[in-house]
Amino acid sequence: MEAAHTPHQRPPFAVLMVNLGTPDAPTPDAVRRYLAEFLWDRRVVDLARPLWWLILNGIILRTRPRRVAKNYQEVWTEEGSPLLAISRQQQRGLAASLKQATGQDIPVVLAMTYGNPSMEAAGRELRQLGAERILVLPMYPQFSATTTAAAFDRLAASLKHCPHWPELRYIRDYHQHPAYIEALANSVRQAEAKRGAPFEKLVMSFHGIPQRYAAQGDPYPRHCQATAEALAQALGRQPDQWLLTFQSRFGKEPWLQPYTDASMQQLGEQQLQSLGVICPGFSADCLETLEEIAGENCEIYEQAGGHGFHYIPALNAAPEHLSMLTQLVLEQSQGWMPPLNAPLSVQ
Ligand SMILES: C=CC1=C(C)c2cc3[nH]c(cc4nc(cc5[nH]c(cc1n2)c(C)c5CCC(=O)O)C(CCC(=O)O)=C4C)c(C)c3C=C
Ligand SMILES: [Fe+2]
Ligand SMILES: [Fe+2]
Repeated sequence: MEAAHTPHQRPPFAVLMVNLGTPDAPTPDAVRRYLAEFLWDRRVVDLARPLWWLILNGIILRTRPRRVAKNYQEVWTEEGSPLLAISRQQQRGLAASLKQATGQDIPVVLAMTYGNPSMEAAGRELRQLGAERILVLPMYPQFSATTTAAAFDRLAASLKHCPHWPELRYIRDYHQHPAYIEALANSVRQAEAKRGAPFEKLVMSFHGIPQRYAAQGDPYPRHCQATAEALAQALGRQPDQWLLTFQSRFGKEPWLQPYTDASMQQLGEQQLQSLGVICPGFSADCLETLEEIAGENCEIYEQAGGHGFHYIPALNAAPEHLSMLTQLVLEQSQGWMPPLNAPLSVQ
């Protein structure tokens, strides 16, 4: 049988969907391997190497994997880590949606910045598919050097010894894309419709980064603020009806504030009757949303006296998310689609 894309059926372009990465198993060994790769990236932790090597190998990788593996066990599914399982659904869903929108087979290949599927494996897949033009789609709506640029670094590293570079385009961010804001707004509206009433307060919790990185010029906090304001506006929420917070703090230096966990404590003490929590920066549910927000932060809120905590899932593989991603891909691949009935052929 012929491969899906023989050289004579070279696709007009391919999409390389990239997300962060996740351990291969919810075990201390697998978590240690994952954290060792992730936390050694200078984009993520920029401390001087000798000092960081000692802290990472002497303390963090000896203690954290056991604790974090337990957290992963709480959210692990039959299909594996939620982040990988959902990314696979998004990959298949986007390919199907692009086929429907264009009538063409536009391959969507998945890679993780850390762990598996690796950038090298994705590169081999793209070569086999004969993809000469690649649209890189980091699944981070807000740009940060710690995530989006790290994905680009990893892609460039994987191409270091490649003699035949593809043409590359890179989606830097989509934090204000109208279809993204509308998809988020609809997910809040749906959650409220199910409840039968609007949430008294809406928390928009984004993954944090060290304040120092923002001071050095990372535009991430500005992007989060712009997303949050656009979402609040789409929902018609007044400033006292929503709150932007930052979660997943790591290490001792100050990160972006207000912190999600401290805010949950304060909101719980106010004895709210209902609280919606959405994490607009996570395109797929993962450890940081399912365990940290829907688990830990819900507990903080309830123990402080709050009621009616409701976690609003990430956009995941919802049809509205797939159609938003399709729109984004078509906008960013302008000029790459051949006229109808004229598939590219190999010279
Ligand atoms: C150490 C510094 C970290 C920075 C900076 C950081 C930025 C950052 N991360 C995400 C998205 C995700 N992070 C996830 C897990 C995770 N993040 C860090 C650390 C930093 N992140 C760690 C150590 C971990 C692993 C878990 C733990 O040990 O606590 C995940 C989930 C992965 C999964 O397997 O489910 C995502 C997604 C963003 C968007 C971001 C900056 C904008
Ligand atoms: Fe993170
Ligand atoms: Fe966390």
